[in-house]
Amino acid sequence: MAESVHLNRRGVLFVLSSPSGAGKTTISRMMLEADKDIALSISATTRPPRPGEIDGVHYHFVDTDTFKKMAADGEFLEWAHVFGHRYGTPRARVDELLDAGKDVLFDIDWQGAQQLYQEAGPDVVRVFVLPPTMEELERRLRSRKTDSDEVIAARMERAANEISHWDGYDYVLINDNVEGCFDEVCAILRAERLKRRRQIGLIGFARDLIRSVPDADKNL
Ligand SMILES: Nc1ncnc2c1ncn2[C@@H]1O[C@H](COP(=O)(O)OP(=O)(O)OP(=O)(O)O)[C@@H](O)[C@H]1O
Ligand SMILES: Nc1nc2c(ncn2[C@@H]2O[C@H](COP(=O)(O)O)[C@@H](O)[C@H]2O)c(=O)[nH]1
Repeated sequence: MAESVHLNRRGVLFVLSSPSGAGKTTISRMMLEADKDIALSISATTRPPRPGEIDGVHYHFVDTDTFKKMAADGEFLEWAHVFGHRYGTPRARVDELLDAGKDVLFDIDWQGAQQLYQEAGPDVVRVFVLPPTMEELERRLRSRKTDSDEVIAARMERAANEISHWDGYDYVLINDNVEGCFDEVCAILRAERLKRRRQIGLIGFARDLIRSVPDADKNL
């Protein structure tokens, strides 16, 4: 049997965005459960924790002064105001994960996706998740039972604006059926990992293959 070949590759910065409630957190959690080669970028936020959210696992919950200091010290890869709170991606964890050979998953809004793309260019893969209808979006926000009527109304009010940025993404999916949408996200990640430009080890591998052919130079 031929020896298996492990090729080094550049890590994928995999962004999921959507209007609030479309299901990106649900899909992110499924990905993290299913694939040990991708890890979550844990954002810092000034929003208060929801029931069940754990500091350092789902978010780093910080006060506004701490957030401002982190931003002033250049600790964020990107940050934005969303729904009246500040949210940002700490740079250190992303660097650590990439150094450890992991891909990184980002659950961030369109402003963050744009800033990340400006920083990291084609290493970033941007996926936008749409709800099947606006009625279903509201139903999902309500069914989550984590937000007040006021917060839900604010998120619905902002949803059209968030969706209007759909064309700034590489892939756009409709989360009608969660398993189907998860399969599509996994297919995108698999294909992106295989892209030639990420397969750093391929350069030497292809060169060695050519060199292993006697008198290969004559036929090039
Ligand atoms: N395909 C689906 N069909 C029905 N319900 C779904 C589907 N996908 C997700 N949900 C449910 O919708 C609710 C909102 O999902 P989720 O919290 O993942 O959204 P989100 O996009 O991450 O929102 P936010 O931006 O506010 O964090 C959850 O209760 C989740 O279980
Ligand atoms: N630009 C960024 N957006 C972020 C970040 N972390 C989360 N988010 C987005 O905020 C909204 C609201 O999130 P919620 O947890 O309060 O429902 C959602 O669109 C997230 O994707 C971040 O670091 N930067």
